[in-house]
Amino acid sequence: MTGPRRASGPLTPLVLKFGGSAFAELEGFTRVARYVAGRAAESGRPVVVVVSAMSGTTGRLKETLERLAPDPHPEAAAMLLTSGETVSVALLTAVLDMVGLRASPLAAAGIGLLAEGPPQHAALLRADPGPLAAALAARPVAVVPGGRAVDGAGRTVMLGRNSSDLSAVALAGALGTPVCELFSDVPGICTADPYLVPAARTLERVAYETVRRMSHHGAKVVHTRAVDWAERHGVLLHCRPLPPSEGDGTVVGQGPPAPAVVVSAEGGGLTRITTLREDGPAEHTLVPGADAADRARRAHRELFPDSAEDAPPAPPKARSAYSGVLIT
Ligand SMILES: Nc1ncnc2c1ncn2[C@@H]1O[C@H](COP(=O)(O)OP(=O)(O)O)[C@@H](O)[C@H]1O
Ligand SMILES: N[C@@H](CC(=O)OP(=O)(O)O)C(=O)O
Repeated sequence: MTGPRRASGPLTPLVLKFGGSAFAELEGFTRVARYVAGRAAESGRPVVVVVSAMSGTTGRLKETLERLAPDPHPEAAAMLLTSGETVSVALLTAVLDMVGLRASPLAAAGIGLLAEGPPQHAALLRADPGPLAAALAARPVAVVPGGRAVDGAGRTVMLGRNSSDLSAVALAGALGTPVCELFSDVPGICTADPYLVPAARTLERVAYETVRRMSHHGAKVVHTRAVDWAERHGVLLHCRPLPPSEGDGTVVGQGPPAPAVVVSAEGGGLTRITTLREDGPAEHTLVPGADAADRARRAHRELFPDSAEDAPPAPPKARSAYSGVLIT
């Protein structure tokens, strides 16, 4: 009988992060569980699976809380806004078990992430590999709630909105995993949001700095602090489509800079279109929200004059029908 296949190097765990879009439908949990089972079998490695709340859940919880308490108790807010991830961890662990993979559903104290500051947007200080290594010694898969840490007093804190990427990157760094895989509903990092600009190109490789600039100007691709942490700790990001068969994705590392267009909603019905060239300062235009897709496509054509004609933009993304699982 042959032992586990080694992909390369020592048996560092795989670190796979699935954003809320992976769980837009309940079947998403089954698809992710089967994929994780396949990767575990193929690589023979332990797997850390970082999950976000089903898309729309955290926003819905936030709206509900603000309706009741416009200036909410910080610890209560952190507790509520991290609860969507608890649901994802529990559901995914249950389905993993059904497909025959033994997994540990982790709570904040079992992750090894230490943070300080306001409970709703605490700053990550340190990632300790000990608790996860212990979980992985007991069962081959650990399911981790993204965006959650503990502070010095042992309280559960939130690392800010959209911070599951940061959790995944920090854990990869701590465990010595060279590549952190981030799965989403796009082919990778593109030269613009492909939902708004269908002619956007998927970048094969790109520099941390380009993704940091995109994120800084409002692109919801990879959390800025996740890019910073990845660069500081030498972790490559592999931004991949789900299903993974849809393309090779983008590797973010010490690659070349790339030009891009960023679309970001401002207050008062306005949208900011930002053009980022390989060098030079960002160029901004404020446009009415209704014109945003047209203007973004125009800005993208200026950057890439040989682009194909754009197809009509995709319909806006809906929240998961199950995002009201905690509060309807
Ligand atoms: N340049 C870009 N390339 C790829 N995706 C982008 C870009 N700019 C914005 N996005 C948006 O980022 C989204 C992915 O982030 P997010 O909504 O947080 O997904 P997930 O729930 O999978 O983490 C895409 O669905 C897309 O709309
Ligand atoms: N609870 C987080 C979840 C998160 O990070 O989402 P995603 O990975 O889908 O961007 C939020 O919406 O703030």
